[in-house]
Amino acid sequence: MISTFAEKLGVGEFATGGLQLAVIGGLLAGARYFSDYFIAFLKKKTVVTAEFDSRDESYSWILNWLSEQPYSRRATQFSVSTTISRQGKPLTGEGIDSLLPAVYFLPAPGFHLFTYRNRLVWLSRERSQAVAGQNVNSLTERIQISTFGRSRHILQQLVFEAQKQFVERDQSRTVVFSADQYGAWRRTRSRPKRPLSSIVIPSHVKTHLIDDAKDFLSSEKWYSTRGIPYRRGYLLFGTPGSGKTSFVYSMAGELGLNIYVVNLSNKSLTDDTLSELVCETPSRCILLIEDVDAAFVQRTSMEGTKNNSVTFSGLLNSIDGVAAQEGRILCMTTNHIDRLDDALIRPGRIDVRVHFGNATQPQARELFVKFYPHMHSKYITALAQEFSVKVPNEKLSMAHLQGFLMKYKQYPEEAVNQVEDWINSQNKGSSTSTTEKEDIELLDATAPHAYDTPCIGTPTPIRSPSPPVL
Ligand SMILES: Nc1ncnc2c1ncn2[C@@H]1O[C@H](COP(=O)(O)OP(=O)(O)OP(=O)(O)O)[C@@H](O)[C@H]1O
Repeated sequence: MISTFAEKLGVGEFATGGLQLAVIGGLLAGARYFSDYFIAFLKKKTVVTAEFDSRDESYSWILNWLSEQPYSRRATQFSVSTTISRQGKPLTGEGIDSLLPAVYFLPAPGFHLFTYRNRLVWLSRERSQAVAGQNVNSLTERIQISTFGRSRHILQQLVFEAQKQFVERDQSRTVVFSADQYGAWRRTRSRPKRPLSSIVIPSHVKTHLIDDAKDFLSSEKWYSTRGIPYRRGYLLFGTPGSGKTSFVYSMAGELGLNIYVVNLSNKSLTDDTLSELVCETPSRCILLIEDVDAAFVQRTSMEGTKNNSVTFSGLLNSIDGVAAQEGRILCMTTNHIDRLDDALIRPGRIDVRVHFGNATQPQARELFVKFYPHMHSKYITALAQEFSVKVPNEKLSMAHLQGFLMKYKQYPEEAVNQVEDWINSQNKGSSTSTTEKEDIELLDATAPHAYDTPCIGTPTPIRSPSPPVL
């Protein structure tokens, strides 16, 4: 037919061959296009698929759900994970095995076939390909779950089931999110709620802070009728290892809130991404900015430092700009309140300041008691008293004391007997070794009055006008 047509056109033999090839090629390409189209059409009409991306929280639900499926325990190609963000049900051992980290079994990347509610379901798990020099932690993953049918009901059921399982599991935990390199929140870990009683600070400070936060959470209307931005800020400042971060985690547990951590030295963070992140936090949560002094020394310019690309004004806009989320609690921690710019901690941004210092003798006593809850209380109280008088007041951090007591988990008497030697060894060797050098800095860093602020528990204005200090 093509030759007849070519003859009619009066073209030569060579051109006729070319024309034939072109037509055949075109037909083949068309057939391929239509078969692809037809397969896609057929798939659309007969298969339903749900897709989960590792950048979204639903990815954690689905991994958790998968790890609970009988198939995950049978699959011959499976991946093993110990991290909480890729969580699932741990296969716990007994005795000493129970001290090992939890292990989660999940279907490995690839294709898997199993049943869900008597329906055949297939799953494909894919990892993005790493490009040279790319951080492996930045690789994304995608899971697709499909089944035959036209109704998505069954997959929706699966998603809701996964979500419910996950949320139920989270109820006894504090979930921590941090910003990923795409400028989105990513669940990084969840840990059992830390009881407030495990934080050794004067109880009136704890009660005051928790009551203050609870009052805030229940006062949305009060704020809106007065046109006051519905936000509350706490600044926890003081010596390293004094319990600032631990307190924030306990507070989150007590209030049933999740924590969104911003690391200002994260190089991929810009003013815009920070602002978007803060906007995207849920209305009830704790936004935690740790070591805020490390990012900004006293404001000399509005530029970002060499270490990050967030500017000081960018930070201020993010935490209380128009777009900033209402209802959130901001917690900032610092070891150097004197390095912070007044603007950052002015009332309205920070409403309450809490000073944390090195261990006082009453704190050392309480910490000791908490270490041996299973032992006879009168006996332990007497030992605790003996222990605390041997500990120099406000010289050692609570973290330091905790580290010492860890060595005597089962032996309170030994702890009492050894504590003086331990303290002497800390002081003696301090001029020689590196670890001990840290001790010097620690001992020198006691100064609870260095910021014109008294010990924890006594409200005093630091700057005027200023939020209360606890
Ligand atoms: N007041 C405290 N009560 C109970 N545990 C404490 C206290 N202070 C510190 N610890 C213990 O010491 C460790 C370090 O505490 P944490 O990280 O909360 O201190 P921090 O003040 O935030 O330190 P940094 O300023 O270095 O970040 C934790 O394991 C915590 O349990």
